[in-house]
Amino acid sequence: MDFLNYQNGKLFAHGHAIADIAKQYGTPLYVYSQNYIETQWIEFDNALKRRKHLICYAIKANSNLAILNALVKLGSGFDIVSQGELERTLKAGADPKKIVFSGVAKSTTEIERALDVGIKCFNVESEAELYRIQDVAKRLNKVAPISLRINPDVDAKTHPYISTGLRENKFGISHQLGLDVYKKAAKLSHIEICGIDCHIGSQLTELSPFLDAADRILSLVDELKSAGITIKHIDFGGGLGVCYDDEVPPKSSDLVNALLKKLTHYPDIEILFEPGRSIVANSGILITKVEYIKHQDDNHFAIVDAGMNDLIRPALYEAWMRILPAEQAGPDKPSYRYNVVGPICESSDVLGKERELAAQQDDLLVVCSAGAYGFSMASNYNSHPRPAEVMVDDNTHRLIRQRETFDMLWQGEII
Ligand SMILES: Cc1ncc(COP(=O)(O)O)c(C=O)c1O
Ligand SMILES: N[C@@H](CCCC[NH3+])C(=O)O
Repeated sequence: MDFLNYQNGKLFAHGHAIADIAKQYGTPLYVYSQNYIETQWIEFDNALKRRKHLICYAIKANSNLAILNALVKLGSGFDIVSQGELERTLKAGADPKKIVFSGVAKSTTEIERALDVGIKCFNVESEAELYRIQDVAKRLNKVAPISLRINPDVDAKTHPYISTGLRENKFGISHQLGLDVYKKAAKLSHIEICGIDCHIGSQLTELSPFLDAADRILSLVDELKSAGITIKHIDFGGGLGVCYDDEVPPKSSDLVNALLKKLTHYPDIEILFEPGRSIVANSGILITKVEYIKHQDDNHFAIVDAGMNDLIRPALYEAWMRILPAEQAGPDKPSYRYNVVGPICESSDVLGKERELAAQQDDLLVVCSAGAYGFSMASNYNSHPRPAEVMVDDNTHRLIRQRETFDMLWQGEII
């Protein structure tokens, strides 16, 4: 994470001391680098500049309005999976014509709203969904632009919970059925076939699964052409991995170049991607304060104020995320292999296991690579308000979402 560095033992983000940022905004606290996010997006976009293309940032990774608005200004499109994400993206200033709508369970209301604002495309995940979109479009006297999300049955070689392109996963339409469903779609009065789509999983660190999926998609594009069905865009989804520890994932330009080689015979087809994690993961950190230190038998706990409610990835996937002290300890401070645990009443509430740290009560720790699937997966479990979010750059740091107040938690009614 280039924007983080130690100076005289103290950790800085874009030149601002972590301790000062934490003091100003409180902890737990998410901090993002705007420069990092923009650089990642621009690199992805530049790699595609020889082709007609659209980068549709997958907002599920991080849907903070300031981040979305920064991407709107760069010309980004967006991949959404709910009406909430649609409204949020529009609020951030997105052009509806640059929005693609994925997700297996689109409701009638969601389809109505998406048709109403005029999105670029529905990524249809089942035959039943296709018929629902046709019905809603007919009722509203609109034509719905669609692509089918094809499940290519390839092993993404990632954690099973975040693999989506295998036959047994709930996502997409199996590639064997693809041609048949496209033919049915072509006969529907209020459906316009625009594209084809796939997304095989997240945190992919090898190119080969992307290329295998592309082969399956392109062979279907050829079959469709023979059947008289023209595809205007191919959406390769998201999924590009990032470095959390020592992974060396391909760069976005490596991925794009490898795929473009396969696309030389399809010069007029627009190329879409839906990256989430690779744009934001390494833009973000979670700052947390050590509330207590507890040594018991051979177990050493650094009990911090952020938990699985703020950052669920370690608990949900046993994801490893680097944890750094905001201030490096001198040689006189004892260090232990700490389990860094949160306040939540669950034994899985762990941010990091067996981390060598010289932590003491009231110290600040920083969980790295927390920009993706951090705040966006945060909850109010145990009635903790969700943390504030701050954007930093070289000159300044700004609050981009305030810490939730307790009032925001009391949404039920006493009857
Ligand atoms: C349909 C779809 N597109 C894009 C993404 C973004 O994936 P990633 O954050 O791995 O780039 C996801 C999440 O895995 C997804 O389900
Ligand atoms: N939430 C997951 C990734 C899932 C991507 C959404 N399809 C993670 O944190 O790694």
